[in-house]
Amino acid sequence: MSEGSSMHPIIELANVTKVYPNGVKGLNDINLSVAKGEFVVIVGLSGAGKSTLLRSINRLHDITEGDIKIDGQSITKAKGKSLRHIRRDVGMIFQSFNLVKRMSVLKNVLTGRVAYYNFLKSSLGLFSNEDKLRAYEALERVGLESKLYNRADELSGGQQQRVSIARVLTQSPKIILADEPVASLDPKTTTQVMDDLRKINQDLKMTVMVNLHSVELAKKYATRFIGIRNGEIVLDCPASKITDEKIKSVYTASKTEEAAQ
Ligand SMILES: Nc1ncnc2c1ncn2[C@@H]1O[C@H](COP(=O)(O)OP(=O)(O)OP(=O)(O)O)[C@@H](O)[C@H]1O
Repeated sequence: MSEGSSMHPIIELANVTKVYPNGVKGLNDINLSVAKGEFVVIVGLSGAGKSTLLRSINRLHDITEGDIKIDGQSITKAKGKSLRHIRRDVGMIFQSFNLVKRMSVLKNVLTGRVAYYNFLKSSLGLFSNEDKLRAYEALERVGLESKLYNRADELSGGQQQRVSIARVLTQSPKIILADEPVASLDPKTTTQVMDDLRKINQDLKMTVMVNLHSVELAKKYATRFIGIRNGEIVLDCPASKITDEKIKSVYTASKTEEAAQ
């Protein structure tokens, strides 16, 4: 890390608006700074804009207005090689795991390194021994090193999600974005996956931003709460100051909003 990099936020959104081609406003003038090492949980009703926010941060979605900076560099304006380099710093975990089902666990985890290779080497699977070791260590971290050569679809849903965490670790990002990572998991596996994310956040100092539907889980893991309603931030509160009332307010329309509906 360069000396100056702790001076700026790891994620910074300035006046970000996202309008989908059909005219729906996913995000409306969002301003947000996230410091390195935070564990941010985003809460809000279905359709509030939580996924849109995460997908805008790693530029899976292009935003309509504003600017998003990752560790001081604009991902909004970046092109070509510099865009690829910024994207390496942002790992993503999806609700549906997004593993290649027929491929081994090891190969799936190694795909986390693809952004560090040229097209030919990565398509031929020519990963270095160092990267294979990195992949093994990532699997160890989530307790799945014994499944190295299993096909991904031989694993349970919770194990598959932990493989996807190992894949993201192998990418060595500065930030992990997780879009409803436990929505399809049972309570025990949910705890394992969330504990893995917390350990990564605390031990490896990776910044985590996660969308959760469960308020209970949010209260257990967040160091900061962001509440979204109708594409706007309506709550931004550190875990030390959060109350049930504040969380409830995210899910309740204000009188003015009700009047406008
Ligand atoms: N590809 C798209 N095209 C048009 N509108 C979209 C698209 N994706 C999302 N939206 C709309 O943008 C708004 C925000 O959606 P988003 O998926 O970000 O919400 P969310 O809070 O993540 O919801 P959920 O909790 O159900 O996943 C919603 O009104 C949704 O219908």
